[in-house]
Amino acid sequence: MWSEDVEHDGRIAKLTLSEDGVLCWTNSAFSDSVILREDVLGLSRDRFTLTLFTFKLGKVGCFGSSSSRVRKDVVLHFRDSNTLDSWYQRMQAFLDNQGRPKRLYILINPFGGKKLAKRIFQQKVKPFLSAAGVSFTLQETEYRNHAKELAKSMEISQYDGIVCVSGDGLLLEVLNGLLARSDWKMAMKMRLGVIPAGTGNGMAKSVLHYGNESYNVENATFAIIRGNTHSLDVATVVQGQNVHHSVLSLAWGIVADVDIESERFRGLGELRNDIYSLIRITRLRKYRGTLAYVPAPGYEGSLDHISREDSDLLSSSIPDMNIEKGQQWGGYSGSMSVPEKSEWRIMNGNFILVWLMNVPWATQTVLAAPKAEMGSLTC
Ligand SMILES: Nc1ncnc2c1ncn2[C@@H]1O[C@H](COP(=O)(O)OP(=O)(O)OP(=O)(O)O)[C@@H](O)[C@H]1O
Repeated sequence: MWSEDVEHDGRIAKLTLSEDGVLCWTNSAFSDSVILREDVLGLSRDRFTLTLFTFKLGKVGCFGSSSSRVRKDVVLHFRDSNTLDSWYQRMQAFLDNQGRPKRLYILINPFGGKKLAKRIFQQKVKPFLSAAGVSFTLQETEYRNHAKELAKSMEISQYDGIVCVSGDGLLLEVLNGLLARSDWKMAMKMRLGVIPAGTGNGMAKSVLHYGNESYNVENATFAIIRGNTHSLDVATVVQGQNVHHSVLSLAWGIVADVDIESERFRGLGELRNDIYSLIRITRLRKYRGTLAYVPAPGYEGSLDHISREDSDLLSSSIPDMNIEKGQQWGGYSGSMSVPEKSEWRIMNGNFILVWLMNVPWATQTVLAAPKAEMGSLTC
């Protein structure tokens, strides 16, 4: 435990730092503390002064009725610069050892959602990155698939992560760009982050949900700064010669229709999905198709209750998926391995929707798969 007398808010306080990074400043009138790993964006110092840029949970609202993170600077004055030096270095070394990213490649989609991504970055994200001492290369996307091209050709060794200030669409372009590279095995390890600035922000919502944080731009930025990570499964769709990868969701039927056909209402933001969903529900379409799947362990009977009016539920041996073994696209071609003893089920019939989810939240308001865990695919 380190201990020192400092001045805080014009009063002398006892400053202590524990081995696990809890910093307290106390005197007879007040006591406060931060957990460096959890609550601190970064530090700065001048001759005798150390400033902590904190973003800590606190009580807000009428009578402190709810809690939310609050941005605050804590200023501590030391009696000499050598003492300050050693405190600063110790705390900075602690933060540096947390696996926090130092250099980010940031993509901004000026077209996503209500077209506010640039403003969100300048007003909310950039000040946090500056406080955390994170350097970045900024790139605005200029057209559809630009992010995919950039991710495919960028020098990945120069960055600790790629961050999209966008909706989910841009993030998936980056994923597909990385997996199309010849060095996809290395590229797949690149950390990806997303700051919600689109119409559908299911990944940001899901990541914050797992971190027990409320959904907002500041918390998403702080999660990136802290270097919080979750591993994700990659789902692969093969259509003829085309291959698409996803880490969020795959939809066929009404959800895909709403997504694509509501594009002309983009100016309405998320409301475009709600309005167009109502239109599609009142004019319901059915699609004829076949779905082959292997139930996850523990879920063998989960679709047995489905009405047989429209579909036949059959058990079967492994279906012929028309995938040429070893077919190559230059990058990652998906996991084609099928567990040998799997019991395949096949559904033939009229479908309104098939929706595969890797994460619980399909958008920031639609909890499509409450039981989905990060890194597992749920239908
Ligand atoms: N400058 C641009 N002009 C037009 N389209 C762009 C531009 N930059 C990126 N895009 C495209 O915008 C699409 C949507 O991006 P994003 O996910 O960020 O926003 P969104 O509003 O949530 O959209 P969606 O609901 O379609 O995913 C991306 O798939 C990308 O191809």
